Amino acid sequence: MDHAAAKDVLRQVFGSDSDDDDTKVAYPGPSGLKVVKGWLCPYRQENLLAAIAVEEWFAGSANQAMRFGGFPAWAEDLAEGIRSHFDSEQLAERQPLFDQLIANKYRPGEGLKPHVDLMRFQDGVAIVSLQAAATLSFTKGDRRVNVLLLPGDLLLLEGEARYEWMHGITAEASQQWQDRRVARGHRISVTLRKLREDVFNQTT
Ligand SMILES: O=C(O)CCC(=O)C(=O)O
Ligand SMILES: [Fe+2]
Repeated sequence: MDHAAAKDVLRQVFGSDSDDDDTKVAYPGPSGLKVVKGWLCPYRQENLLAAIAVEEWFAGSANQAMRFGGFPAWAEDLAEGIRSHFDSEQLAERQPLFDQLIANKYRPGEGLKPHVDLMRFQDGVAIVSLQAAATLSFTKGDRRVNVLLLPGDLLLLEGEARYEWMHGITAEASQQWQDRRVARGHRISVTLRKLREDVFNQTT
């Protein structure tokens, strides 16, 4: 199957509403929340999953793997590809852009407790979604914004979205998205962040 055909299949399966494979979607909730829909084509998603499999991070029952600094080559490539999607000039020029990578594995229906990412990380967080759809819920007080993430989507958090809103995933076998229910399958996400310089210096 060529890339275009694979994309068509994915679109039929997941019902992506985007005709453009590189559409940035700005949400009405938190400022600094951005999704680049279909950032990785199905072929690159497969390559990324294969690279993660080679690392054997999910051997046995492990569902999270963390890597500081010294990224494997595929992770360097991934990080560099994200750079141009950040809005702030500071992030566009930061060296390195990220020095920590976490791969999270979710079984169907598994959730993620609402949280704000730890303060030991700088602004500018990126999350790549793979394998299955999930809705990430952003909450602040009684405000709630649901963001559907499909395989290949890139989520970016800056400023308010990173510091002032919590994000999490409800534990449920399927999730309502607009007028349909989306089943939750096996999902892998890759989170890329940079430690604050002062924290980094303390630990080296
Ligand atoms: O799996 C996701 O999409 C979110 C991961 C996350 O929030 C984190 O690693 O801090
Ligand atoms: Fe997070």
